[in-house]
Order: sequence, then structure tokens, then C-alpha cells
Amino acid sequence: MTVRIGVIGTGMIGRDHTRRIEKVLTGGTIVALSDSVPEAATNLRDELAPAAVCYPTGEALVAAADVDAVLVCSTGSTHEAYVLAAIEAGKPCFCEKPLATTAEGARRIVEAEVAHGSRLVQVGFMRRYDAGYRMLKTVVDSGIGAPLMVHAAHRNPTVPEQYVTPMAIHDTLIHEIDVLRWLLDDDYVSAQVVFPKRSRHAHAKLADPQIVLLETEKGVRVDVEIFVNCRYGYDIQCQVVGEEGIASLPEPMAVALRQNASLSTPILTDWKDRFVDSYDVELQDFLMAAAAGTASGPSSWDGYVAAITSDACVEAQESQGAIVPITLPERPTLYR
Ligand SMILES: NC(=O)C1=CN([C@@H]2O[C@H](COP(=O)(O)OP(=O)(O)OC[C@H]3O[C@@H](n4cnc5c(N)ncnc54)[C@H](O)[C@@H]3O)[C@@H](O)[C@H]2O)C=CC1
Ligand SMILES: O=C1[C@@H](O)[C@H](O)[C@@H](O)[C@H](O)[C@H]1O
Repeated sequence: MTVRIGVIGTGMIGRDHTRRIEKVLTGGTIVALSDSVPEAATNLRDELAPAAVCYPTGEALVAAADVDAVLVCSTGSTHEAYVLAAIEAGKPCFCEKPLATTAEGARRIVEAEVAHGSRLVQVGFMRRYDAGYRMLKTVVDSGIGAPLMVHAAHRNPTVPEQYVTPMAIHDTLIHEIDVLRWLLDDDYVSAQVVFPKRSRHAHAKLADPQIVLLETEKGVRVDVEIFVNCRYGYDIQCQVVGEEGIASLPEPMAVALRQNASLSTPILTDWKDRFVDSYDVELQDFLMAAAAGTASGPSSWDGYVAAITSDACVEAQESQGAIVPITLPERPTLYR
């Protein structure tokens, strides 16, 4: 079966996902596009999906009879309404992170999906599909004894002016929030944020870098450096310290160059390149599940837990070093 897909939000990642469904993956075709800026949708149609119909609203796209499944790739604050509409229509829905910009919004999605009675939503936490993180998880699960600590870093070369301090959590740390609880098979119980000396490259409304300290139910201590004006590249680091050994996320594959009395490997600069294979695998997974009328991978529950944890981290940013507790509600059986 070829799954007929509608894409809401045809900006940077909506375009990239349209390209991969049309040009790279099997089992899906783009039949519908929508963006609040109509030319964004028509331009993408002309460039990559000539058979697609452009809809004036995301709601009209979700309701279209020939749309089997929906990709929500619009601005984060708009995700909740579109995901709820897809659930109401009984259509599988891939939602880019964040699932919702508030924990309340994510809870409403969980409740709607539970009421529907089966999974329909996959959240775009692509790192769970990354070959390096999967290799790391295999080792963490069996090769280093009980995990004790995680040291991680999420570095971007630069960010635009509109990227402000809480976005370091909602937009950036959210990937670590999800992938580390998946890696450790654990949940967080508290968060704290400390601010080192501020980089002179940070914009006025951004405290950069930041260090987020999380503690898990099993007592693992996690520190994540968020540094989004690091200048030198897009660099994702993760090291798990266990009772019997230390396991590190592999570096992306790169040619080692011996030249002019030096040995070097390039560092990537763009998140799209760093996780290009993971995006392919996550969307292929979505297409396979959608063909069966369901969803797999990171769930609404994972999106909800990430939202609760993000809220605690933002509160911690604002509380000058205070430790903010994280309390999760009971996990519905649908997500066990
Ligand atoms: N998984 C990942 O690594 C990444 C995820 N993202 C997420 O994807 C989402 C989109 O990000 P980008 O593509 O970078 O942003 P973008 O700004 O390039 O694109 C967003 C698009 O949504 C459209 N839009 C805004 N409000 C809308 C509405 N109510 N209905 C329909 N369309 C609307 C905008 O006109 C724009 O074309 C964000 O939630 C972001 O966090 C973005 C980059 C990487
Ligand atoms: O999701 C993403 C961006 O929105 C975010 O701004 C970057 O920091 C992340 O690395 C990227 O994966």
C-alpha cells in the first residue's frame, strides 16, 4: 500500500520530509500540502510534489478524503490543534517536536489518543533512530554495568536573534530529554540549570551556554551542556559512565586526513546533515505503521513526558540554581 500523506507546515523541515518521502523512501506519496503562508506550500508543490493539492488550512488537509496520514511540521505552537484533529479523524500522525508547547497541551493529546483506543501519533524524536545512539544503547544495556552518570553536550554553531533563553530547553535540550530517558530506560525526578560565564557571541535575550543537571528515578546524574553559539560546528556528545566501564556516542563517520604535518577529521555544521539517516529511518517507520493504520516509535506519552520535563527545566532556568522536582502522572496502559 502507498500511504497518501498530507504535510502541514512547509518550512525547513516540512520541505526536507517532503523530499525524503518523494525521493528517498518507499511506501508513501505526498498528496496534500498546507502552510499559513500559501506560497510556501505552492512553491514546495512545484518543486517536489507536483501531484499534491494545496489546502488553505491544516484542518481542511486533515479532513481531505484522500489523505491517509498527516505530517505536522509547522511552528511548534500550532502542533497541538493539528494532532488533535488527526486523532479525531482517526488518521496516523507524525508530529515534529515538540508535541505541544505546554505539558497541558501534550496531556490533551494523550487523553484523545487513549480515548481513541490505539496509537496514532509518532513524535519526531529522531535520535532514537540514529545508528550511533542505537549502538550506544546496546552497550549501555549490556556492557558497562549500572549507569551512574551521563555527560552530554548539544552545540550549534549559531542561532538567530529570535532564539531566546527558554528555547535552549524547548527547542534544543528536548532532544536530550527524550533520548537520554530512552537510553537509560529511566525517568527524571528533578532539574537544575546553572549558567557559566556568558559567551560574547550570545544575543541579548539569550543566556549561552547553559548546563542542565537532571536526576533520574534510578539515581543517575545527567549533565547536559547547551551551547548554541559555539561557532566551530554542530556537535552532539554523549558519554555514559557505568559501574564497569564508560561508553561514548560514536562520532559521525568522516575521512581522516593526514596532511601538512597534521591529522584531522571535519566536524559537521548543520543538524540536517548530522541526523540525515535518522530522519530517513524514523519516517520509514512511520510509513510502515501508517500503512497498518497505527503508529510506533516515540509516542504521545514520550512527547508529554518531554513537555513536563521541559517545563521543569524552564522553571529551573528562572529560579537561580534551585532544584525543581519533576513528577509524572501514571502512564496509561496504551503506552506500557
Ligand atoms: N527533529 C528535528 O531535529 C527538528 C525539528 N524541528 C521542528 O519542526 C518544526 C518546524 O521547524 P522548521 O521547519 O525549522 O521551521 P520553519 O519556520 O522553517 O517552518 C515552519 C512553517 O510552518 C508554517 N506555519 C506557521 N504556522 C502555521 C499554521 N498555523 N499552519 C500551517 N503552517 C504554519 C510557517 O509558515 C513555516 O513555513 C518545529 O516544531 C521545530 O521544532 C525543526 C528542525 C529540526
Ligand atoms: O531540532 C533541532 C532544532 O530545532 C534546534 O534548534 C537544534 O538545536 C537541534 O539540534 C535540531 O535538531
